[in-house]
Amino acid sequence: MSKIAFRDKDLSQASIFASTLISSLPWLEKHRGKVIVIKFGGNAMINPELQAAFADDIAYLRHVGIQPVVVHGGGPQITEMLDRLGIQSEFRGGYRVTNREAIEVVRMVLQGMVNPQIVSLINKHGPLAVGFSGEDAAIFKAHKMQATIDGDSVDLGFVGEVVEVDPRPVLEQLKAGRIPVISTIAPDIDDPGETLNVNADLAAGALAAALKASRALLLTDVEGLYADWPRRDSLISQIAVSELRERLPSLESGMIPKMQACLDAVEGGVPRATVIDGRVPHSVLVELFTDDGIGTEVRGDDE
Ligand SMILES: Nc1ncnc2c1ncn2[C@@H]1O[C@H](COP(=O)(O)OP(=O)(O)O)[C@@H](O)[C@H]1O
Ligand SMILES: CC(=O)N[C@@H](CCC(=O)OP(=O)(O)O)C(=O)O
Repeated sequence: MSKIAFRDKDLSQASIFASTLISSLPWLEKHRGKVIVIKFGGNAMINPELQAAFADDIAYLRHVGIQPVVVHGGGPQITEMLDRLGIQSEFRGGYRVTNREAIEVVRMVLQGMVNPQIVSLINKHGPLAVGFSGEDAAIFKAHKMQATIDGDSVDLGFVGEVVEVDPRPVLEQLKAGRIPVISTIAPDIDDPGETLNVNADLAAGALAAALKASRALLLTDVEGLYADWPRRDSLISQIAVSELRERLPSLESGMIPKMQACLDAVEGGVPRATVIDGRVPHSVLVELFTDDGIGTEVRGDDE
């Protein structure tokens, strides 16, 4: 490791660097010791540079005394593997219709590929991260999701909805100074031995509430929630839960579980849940350590 050398450069540059560090001081004080759940979406993790920058941010948070918990997706990676195996992907209301063949692939990709990749990137900074699936120690318990789409009840197959979260295994790892990295397949409480595919946003929202996290951040591949999707000039910076509940039925595709997750988190006691643009390098630090932050922030009605 080498120190940043300003010796040969303009000293004013060193001074700007120091002021940038100092400007993060109030935020360091604010977030220190807090549990922050961060959902890393599959679309935000396609690019290796962004993945590395994300891992740097997570290690940074841990080193400055914040307690990050990572919940990851992997939708595009699952779709790619299903394609290679000649299995078609179909999404209804933002959820993957998951048959018996597909659930095996979902488990293999999330638990066997995406999870260890994130763990190993974070662990370039030291032995910090530890990987879990929602099945490990039954962190999540789920039942089959009863989906109603456009008024019709739809069978999504092996798709789960979290009904119970056991935060203890996660808290134990945090206490030991580790960073839990969690994939979101879960045991079916109604059918022991079966595994369900849980949308990672929903799992992150439920976990944030169970951990009584101070923040939930959901990284994705858009700036945040657009009021008039797909128009890009209609970003909503802040929205209260009552307004979001009204908007929910009009949302489309991947934004449905994402905003539902924010709602679940805030209604479950998390003061703020924010969807941020994971395409921006170091978006986690930008959100947590700058005045304005980025993305769409969901707050309680009284905030
Ligand atoms: N109102 C909206 N505002 C922003 N994005 C929207 C909206 N409605 C639908 N989307 C879609 O939701 C996507 C994000 O969800 P998803 O693809 O599941 O991401 P991730 O893999 O990060 O979970 C966006 O890329 C966009 O195509
Ligand atoms: C039921 C359901 O849709 N599960 C998701 C799980 C992965 C996920 O949520 O990944 P992203 O966060 O990258 O979208 C899926 O199979 O794609």
